[in-house]
Amino acid sequence: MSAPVEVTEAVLRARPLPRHEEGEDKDSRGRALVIAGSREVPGGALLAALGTLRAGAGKVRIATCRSVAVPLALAMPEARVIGLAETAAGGIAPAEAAGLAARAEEADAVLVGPGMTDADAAEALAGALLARAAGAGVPFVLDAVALRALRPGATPPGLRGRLVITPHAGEMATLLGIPRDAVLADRLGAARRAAAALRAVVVMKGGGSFVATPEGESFHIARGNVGLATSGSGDTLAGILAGLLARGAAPLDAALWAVFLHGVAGERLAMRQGPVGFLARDLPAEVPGLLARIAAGEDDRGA
Ligand SMILES: NC(=O)C1=CN([C@@H]2O[C@H](COP(=O)(O)OP(=O)(O)OC[C@H]3O[C@@H](n4cnc5c(N)ncnc54)[C@H](OP(=O)(O)O)[C@@H]3O)[C@@H](O)[C@H]2O)[C@@H](O)CC1
Ligand SMILES: Nc1ncnc2c1ncn2[C@@H]1O[C@H](COP(=O)(O)OP(=O)(O)O)[C@@H](O)[C@H]1O
Repeated sequence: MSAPVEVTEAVLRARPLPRHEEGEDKDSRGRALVIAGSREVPGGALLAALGTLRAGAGKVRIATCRSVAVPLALAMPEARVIGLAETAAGGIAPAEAAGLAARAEEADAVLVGPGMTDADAAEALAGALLARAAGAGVPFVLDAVALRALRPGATPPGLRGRLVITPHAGEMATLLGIPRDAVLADRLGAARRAAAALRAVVVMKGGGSFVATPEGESFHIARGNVGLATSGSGDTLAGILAGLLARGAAPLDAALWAVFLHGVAGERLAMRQGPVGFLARDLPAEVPGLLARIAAGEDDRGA
């Protein structure tokens, strides 16, 4: 099999993101629905939602469990926050799937998973949501425990070409039913297998990320640093990705841009604050400037 394409600024510029004209309103910039958070980790929803808006989406709705909805709404005044029934363990109740499917149809991109700690509830909710909303024509990003709703060979046909997943090595091991060490020994191979088996664009995260498609394409993004290995960092990546999808980027383009932007954001924070110790919440604010600079062809290293 051929080597993956190394993603550079030039590769990204050959895959331009949708442009937004001065006269456009926030709806035409894209509406993201972020289904995320839990009583223990409400911040996962916040970090992901910040990612969507910093990637340029016009609106974000956060759907989360009721007990954290008000504090989340106050923490993120730019978001509309919907409080949902919750399980005893503090996750979103799976019975909310039908209502969320209707919300998904009103969105331009849906993200499910960040900060969801009740894994069984998240699996049931995401499974029921995908079954109901797969035909809606909306792209989905599945992250963290929501990935448990996927089974190799069983992706709903309506989701094909619209599904992006963002597993770390542990999540990939669960998806493929192999040991985590086997994933770590061949992360590109795991990404390719998952892409083919799930008919999804796969972002295999870690030190240097791989992106693989069901059509057999593969990419390597060498940007980023160990400072990105911190709680919540993956939530911001998933949010940036969903924001680019909401703006109308194709799933593969959104994945490549999001991973690259996230990596370079980490490099810039490392340069200013130190190699480790910057916070996931600082990453999204780096994105607007980087987007403009990369699109304009300016060198993004430094500053
Ligand atoms: N968890 C968080 O603090 C935050 C999570 N966030 C988001 O939530 C989602 C799930 O993230 P994750 O880190 O729980 O999942 P993963 O990487 O698969 O590791 C699971 C393993 O790690 C352990 N473990 C977890 N946390 C630990 C801790 N603080 N201190 C010590 N151990 C800890 C855990 O042990 P357990 O709690 O089950 O005993 C299990 O063994 C994801 O979207 C993430 O970005 C963020 O929004 C912000 C803060
Ligand atoms: N050593 C590293 N170099 C570059 N990027 C890294 C490194 N370690 C982790 N990352 C990136 O940081 C993010 C961590 O995401 P994840 O493991 O899901 O964390 P969390 O679930 O806590 O948010 C991923 O985008 C991953 O690719």
